[in-house]
Amino acid sequence: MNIAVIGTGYVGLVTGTCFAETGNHVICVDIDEKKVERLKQGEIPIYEPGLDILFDRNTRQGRLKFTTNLKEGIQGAEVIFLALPTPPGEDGSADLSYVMGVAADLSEIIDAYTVVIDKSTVPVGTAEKVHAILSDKLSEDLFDVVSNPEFLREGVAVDDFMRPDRVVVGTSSERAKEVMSRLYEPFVRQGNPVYFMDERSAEMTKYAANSYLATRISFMNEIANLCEKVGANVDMVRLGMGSDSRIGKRFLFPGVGYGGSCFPKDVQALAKTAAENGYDFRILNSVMGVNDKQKHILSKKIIDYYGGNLSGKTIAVWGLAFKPNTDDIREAPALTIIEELLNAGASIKAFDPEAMENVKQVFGDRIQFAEEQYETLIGADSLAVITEWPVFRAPSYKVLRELLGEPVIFDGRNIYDPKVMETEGFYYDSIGRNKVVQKAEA
Ligand SMILES: NC(=O)C1=CN([C@@H]2O[C@H](COP(=O)(O)OP(=O)(O)OC[C@H]3O[C@@H](n4cnc5c(N)ncnc54)[C@H](O)[C@@H]3O)[C@@H](O)[C@H]2O)C=CC1
Ligand SMILES: O=C(O)[C@H]1O[C@H](OP(=O)(O)OP(=O)(O)OC[C@H]2O[C@@H](n3ccc(=O)[nH]c3=O)[C@H](O)[C@@H]2O)[C@H](O)[C@@H](O)[C@@H]1O
Repeated sequence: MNIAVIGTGYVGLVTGTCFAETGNHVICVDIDEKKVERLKQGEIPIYEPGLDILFDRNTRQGRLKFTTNLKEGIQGAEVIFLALPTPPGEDGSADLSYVMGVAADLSEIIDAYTVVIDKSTVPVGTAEKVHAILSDKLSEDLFDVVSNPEFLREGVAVDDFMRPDRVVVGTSSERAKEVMSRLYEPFVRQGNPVYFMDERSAEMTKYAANSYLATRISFMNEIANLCEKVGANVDMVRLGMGSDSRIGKRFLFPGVGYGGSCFPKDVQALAKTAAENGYDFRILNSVMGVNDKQKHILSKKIIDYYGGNLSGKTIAVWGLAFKPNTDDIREAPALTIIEELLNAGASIKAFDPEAMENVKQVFGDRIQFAEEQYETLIGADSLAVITEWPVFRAPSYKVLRELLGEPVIFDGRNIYDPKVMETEGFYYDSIGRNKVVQKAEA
């Protein structure tokens, strides 16, 4: 099949590459000329594990191409994916200007039957709006609009896309349904379902899924905070709860709050949709409130430890991305935490395996960056772990003790065992577990 993907970001590039991998001919379109130039040169502008192998193979074999020219990109395409940004507008609702703008452009240039597929996360009713824009200029038999929300996670995006738990397709057109079945057939060979439904339900499914996952995280963060107060260990509570098959083990990890380009904006957008429809979605407001508070938990622990004043103190920071295995720092808790530490007078020496270039754009020379994790410890008073990259999980405690001013670790992701910390002589404060309060001999 000939496929056009409009918007070549985290979702568009993965979508385009994975469809090329299943034998389709894909043209990715983006307005960002520099990005398209890099892609044409064979350079992937984002860090996404496993994408490079597929990207190289499919560009080399001519199934994956890039352009800035929309008309050229959609020429001969049977389907057009919209993988465009839907950032929060000023009032918290999703900004649809990118999607609507491209729909208007497409209405001028589609000249044969095409399925226009919305992969961006968009509020209920958007497929109808896109349909209205297209039908302004095009006869109804030239297009169908389908809602096909994407559920991939950054960091494991290729795997999620190639083996989706499910595919959700919202369409009322039998013709589009046939095209979508053909398109996704290679991805669901193991029997994972393709759910066909109406467009509004598909759009709602995406927000419901993200908001529910965000709710689980905020719930666990509240449980963790309460565990600290009552002397319980949230790790054990998590295991005890999660083994109940009705609850499940995944997405119960407390931490420094959820970040990323989607949970924060999607929870907000769903709350806005509810409000616009006269419904007070109270849980969502709490989910957002809890998350905002949770983003300050680690910096508060650090600031309290130093009695409110961090002048003259240097904090080593491990992990900046909003989660491991990505370079994405959109809404990353690390940004909030570092800003607070700086405001309290601290100096920061940070390391992240992939996200440092992006963080430099935010903080410039207000913080120092290290080439590798142990370099952050030189001259630092204590260590804060903010993102649980695998490389941080089994450090040399000896080197940590030798390099840190004091053997003090603040762990925002509970990656170390408090018992080990005690044996190794660290002061150790984490999320939802008793503090290890002791000081090793200097
Ligand atoms: N990032 C993720 O993990 C996921 C994102 N989503 C949703 O997918 C959508 C896209 O998200 P991302 O890929 O993260 O965004 P992104 O910001 O990484 O990529 C969007 C791309 O669209 C391009 N663009 C903007 N206007 C354009 C135009 N008029 N023509 C062509 N290209 C244009 C931008 O230059 C950019 O490269 C959003 O609605 C998001 O909520 C859904 C599932 C997962
Ligand atoms: O719509 C989207 O963009 C995507 O949003 C999330 O994916 P993503 O944001 O890439 O990353 P997640 O793994 O979901 O993590 C989101 C945030 O929650 C935090 N998190 C996650 C899990 C957990 O147990 N605890 C926790 O604090 C992570 O640290 C991270 O900050 C969803 O998991 C995807 O299904 C969805 O497609």
